[in-house]
Amino acid sequence: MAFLAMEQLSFSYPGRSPVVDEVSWQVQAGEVHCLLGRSGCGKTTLLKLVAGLIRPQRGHIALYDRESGGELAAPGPQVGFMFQAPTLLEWKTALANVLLPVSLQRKPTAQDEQRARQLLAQLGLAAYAGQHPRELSGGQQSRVALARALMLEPPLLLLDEPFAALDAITRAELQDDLLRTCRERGTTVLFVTHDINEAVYLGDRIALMHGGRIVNAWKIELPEPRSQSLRHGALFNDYCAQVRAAMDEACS
Ligand SMILES: Nc1ncnc2c1ncn2[C@@H]1O[C@H](COP(=O)(O)OP(=O)(O)OP(=O)(O)O)[C@@H](O)[C@H]1O
Repeated sequence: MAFLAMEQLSFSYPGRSPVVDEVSWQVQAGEVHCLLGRSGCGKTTLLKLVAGLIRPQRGHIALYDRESGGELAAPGPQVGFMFQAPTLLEWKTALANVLLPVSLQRKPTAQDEQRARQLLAQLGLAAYAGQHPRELSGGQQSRVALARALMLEPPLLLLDEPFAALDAITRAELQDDLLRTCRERGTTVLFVTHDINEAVYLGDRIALMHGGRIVNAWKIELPEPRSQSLRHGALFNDYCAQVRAAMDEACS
């Protein structure tokens, strides 16, 4: 059974034609799926539907809880988010920002703080727990936002172009951090991007969106664990070329 299943999902903003049009897609537990497509094709809207932030006019989304084996209707601690801008609270330290999902529910315990520090350490920020966002670089802020998204150990992480604003080297480092951290925890990831290389590097599967529909899909079989040197290999570049050709064809 799929961990996340979308069936015939459709969504229109008022008075407009559908921006998500009959999308069916399944994600298995522990996989990273990339939703790839050009600007305006409906990727963010699809992610918002999965997050439960908006409701589809037609279709159905099911998220299966591995422990209970049940279907989850509304978003909650089982779904973590990270958007393009890190959106940290300026007046709180990095540690307090990571603890935010807990503090919104209750007073954090010493155990929560230990876990937040552990996440910061895993992402190379052990020495920055007491710093405020303005004292951190863009890449460091993104790492804090990633740690915050992982704080409640969500089985599903939804990421909307989270690294788009970063330089190429920092972005590559964060891609590796993300893969390592999610593999360690068995987190399932739905990752929106318009960058073909990023989708091929991160994805176990890629879905290509165009005009609100999934028009093509690939299973990416690259050696694991993925490492940056793969980018120079023929297999990686073949996948990128295939995806680019499909994107060009979809737009022609
Ligand atoms: N709140 C809204 N009200 C009306 N139309 C919207 C709204 N949000 C998005 N749209 C429209 O829906 C379409 C899909 O937008 P969406 O943000 O899902 O695309 P996207 O693929 O994520 O684009 P990008 O890569 O630029 O973020 C676009 O044409 C956009 O103008």
